Amino acid sequence: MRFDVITLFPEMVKAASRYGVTGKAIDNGVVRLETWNPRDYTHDKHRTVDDRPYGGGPGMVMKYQPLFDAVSEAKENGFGDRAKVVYLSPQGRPITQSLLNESVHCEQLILVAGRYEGIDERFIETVCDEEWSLGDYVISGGELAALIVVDGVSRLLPGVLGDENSALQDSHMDGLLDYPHFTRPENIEGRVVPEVLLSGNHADIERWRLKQALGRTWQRRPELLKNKQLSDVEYELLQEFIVELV
Ligand SMILES: NC(=O)c1ccc(N[C@@H]2CC[C@@H](O)C2)nc1
Repeated sequence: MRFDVITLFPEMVKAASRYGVTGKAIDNGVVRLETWNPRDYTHDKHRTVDDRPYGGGPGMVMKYQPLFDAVSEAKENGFGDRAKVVYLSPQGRPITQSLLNESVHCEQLILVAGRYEGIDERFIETVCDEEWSLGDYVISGGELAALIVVDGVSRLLPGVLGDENSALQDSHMDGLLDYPHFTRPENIEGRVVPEVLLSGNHADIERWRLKQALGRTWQRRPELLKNKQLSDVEYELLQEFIVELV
């Protein structure tokens, strides 16, 4: 899988991608990451990538042509029109696990990271296939959103995470919050590890983890359970969790 980030700060993107699973995925060739700087596609003396907004108002807007030429180069250097062009902005589709899961099938994701007040709307309309958002908040540039997509998708690719921490959540866990994790020592100032996790009984451990995931989701993000059909077993486990609360 190939990611191309269109950004005025390529070093920021490259540096952040050198670590952890993303860095490993790039090193072993499972992921390819390229950056393209719109400033390299300007033709004026001052290498202008932005201009004042029509209609007035604060700040600057990124110009169409440098962005267009940077995306064109990324396509030419990659998979052409098979690439999907995504603009990162608060106006986009929420980036959820299911969006990341869908994206593992893309051959090439071209991620457009804007700066300033934004980019010319005609670029979004004519060049971008989709618009994605981290959530309902504004940050100073799209680069961190692009890096989240790179990380979140890369970790799903085969061979990126070893089996010991596979991203392939078993079907139960999809759409649920994670269960609690513990490691040595067993006792930290009197707070001990749940007995079941020391039992070596994998069926009991799996049952306990699913119960915790269901219970925590119910407690902290009940709306997530609306999209999830609970099986009889899951429903029973959730009841058990709730009863144990009181
Ligand atoms: N919620 C998000 O995913 C998000 C994405 C981008 C962003 N800021 C950039 C700077 C200018 C414009 O391109 C958008 N803020 C928030």
